[in-house]
Amino acid sequence: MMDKAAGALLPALMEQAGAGAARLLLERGPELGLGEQARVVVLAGPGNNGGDGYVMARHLATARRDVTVVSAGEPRTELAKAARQAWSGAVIPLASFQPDSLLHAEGIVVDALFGAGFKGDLPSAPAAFLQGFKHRMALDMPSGVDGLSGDCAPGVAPCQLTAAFGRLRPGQLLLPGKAVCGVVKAVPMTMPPESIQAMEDAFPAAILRTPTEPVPAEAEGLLRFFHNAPGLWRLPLQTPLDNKYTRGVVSVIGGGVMSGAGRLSLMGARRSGCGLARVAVQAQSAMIYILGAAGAIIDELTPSVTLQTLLEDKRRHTWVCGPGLTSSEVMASFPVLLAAKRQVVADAGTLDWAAGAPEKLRGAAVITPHAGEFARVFNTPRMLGLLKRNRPLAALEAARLTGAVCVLKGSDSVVAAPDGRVAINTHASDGLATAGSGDVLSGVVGTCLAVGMAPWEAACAAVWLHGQAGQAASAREGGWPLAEDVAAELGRARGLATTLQQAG
Ligand SMILES: NC(=O)C1=CN([C@@H]2O[C@H](COP(=O)(O)OP(=O)(O)OC[C@H]3O[C@@H](n4cnc5c(N)ncnc54)[C@H](OP(=O)(O)O)[C@@H]3O)[C@@H](O)[C@H]2O)[C@@H](O)CC1
Ligand SMILES: Nc1ncnc2c1ncn2[C@@H]1O[C@H](COP(=O)(O)OP(=O)(O)O)[C@@H](O)[C@H]1O
Ligand SMILES: [K+]
Repeated sequence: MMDKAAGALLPALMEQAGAGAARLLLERGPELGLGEQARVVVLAGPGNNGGDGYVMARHLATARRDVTVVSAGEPRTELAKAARQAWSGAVIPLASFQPDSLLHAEGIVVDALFGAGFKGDLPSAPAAFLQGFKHRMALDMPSGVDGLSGDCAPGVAPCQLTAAFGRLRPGQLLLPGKAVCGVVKAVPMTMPPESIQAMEDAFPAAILRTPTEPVPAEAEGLLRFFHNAPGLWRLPLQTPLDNKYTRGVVSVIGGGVMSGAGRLSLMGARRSGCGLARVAVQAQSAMIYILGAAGAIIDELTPSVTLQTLLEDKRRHTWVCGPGLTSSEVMASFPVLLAAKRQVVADAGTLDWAAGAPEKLRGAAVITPHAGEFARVFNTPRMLGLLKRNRPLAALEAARLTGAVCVLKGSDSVVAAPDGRVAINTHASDGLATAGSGDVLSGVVGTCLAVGMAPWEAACAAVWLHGQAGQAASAREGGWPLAEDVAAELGRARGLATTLQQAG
């Protein structure tokens, strides 16, 4: 698939890949404890990943390093054969190579066994060979790791260093793949725009575009995956013309039984810079909200002041519906909001209300399930399989099924749009794993929507702000922040984002 896809460009690309990987090892090797004299053993597979290995060996030999190539299988592609031909050193078949314990301890093995073309299970002999070394570097991906999802076949040998080719791959950012890649460095690959499609075709894993990297116009739309960061989206700056309405009105449906979630959502909206936050709640349950936050407006629902009444105010176009709501509270509000064509963030209770029936969510602007909520809503065997093995595609499928942007939350959150764009967010903190931080996030999504950002950009920005606030709160609270502490950091997070997005 490689040769067909990238055509004549490939020899140049493979040359750049191998040369770049060699340079990376020479630069970064010492800091990974790989002495100058450490022997390098390249384990070359049968495909073009192996081809990269032969090119890398040639460049290492030119740099006078002690390099040996062990072959796990004769090259099968024209490109790899040519790379093998150009390697003037010895090639030792895996079956007859006996590494000694010193080599295992002092040397480094370069994993050029499989890259983007891996599928199925790792053959045990080469996998064991890789595992025998203390130091390991991967070309493109550690063998056995799916470049798109980060899913790992049994027996993957974790590496300290991975050379990415041109751009990062989703599988290098997503767990478990991220955990076995070690330090990932993209070696520069200059390629004319038309070969980006070739890269896209040749690598089953999509190609990540760093938000600030200019991409040739011809490549727009080809690059589906993005690494979430300011610059991929732009939060509006403050202007002298601002007023509380231009900064966006966020309305939350407040729960009568569980009021804390709604209040955290309000806090998230207000702290992330919305102009006005309001909560609609049954009058008999309003007191806790009234006492909660002086700056939020409490709309008490009574037989004469219904949700419909509140919706006569057209300025209230963005709503958060779900945190702390029971199914009956969802039933009484979510369909009403959709019927009134409002922009709705569907979270928590609304997701549970749609368990097994994703079509009930159609009409929402953004849905924000964590893995448990996702499994309850999208509970077909296929979707459950994707959730386990391929979270980018799971989120993408959920977005297509509901027509809403899907934020699949986790330690690395995935933000997928119905049009196929997927952002991977690694800017977060383990400290966020505390009850209520998802409620805070729903309010931040509300703020970004209310100020006029398109749904996918709004969700990406909100997830980044939430992650930044999580990092800051975690630092301040010794690693153990409350959801309230996370909310308290959102203003500073927004300030940082608007600074960074300028630099983008
Ligand atoms: N795209 C570009 O522009 C660039 C791409 N570059 C490089 O190309 C790499 C992709 O090359 P690739 O497609 O040849 O795949 P690769 O991973 O080498 O292996 C495929 C071979 O392995 C075999 N095989 C697979 N699974 C197996 C298993 N479980 N057990 C046993 N065998 C298994 C498979 O056999 P088959 O499935 O065909 O029967 C096939 O023979 C990419 O990772 C990057 O390093 C760079 O040069 C930079 C520019
Ligand atoms: N280990 C982690 N690292 C980074 N972020 C995390 C981690 N665990 C959870 N999160 C984030 O914290 C939030 C948790 O949301 P959720 O589970 O809905 O909490 P709750 O429902 O209690 O409000 C999500 O945004 C998720 O991405
Ligand atoms: K590899």
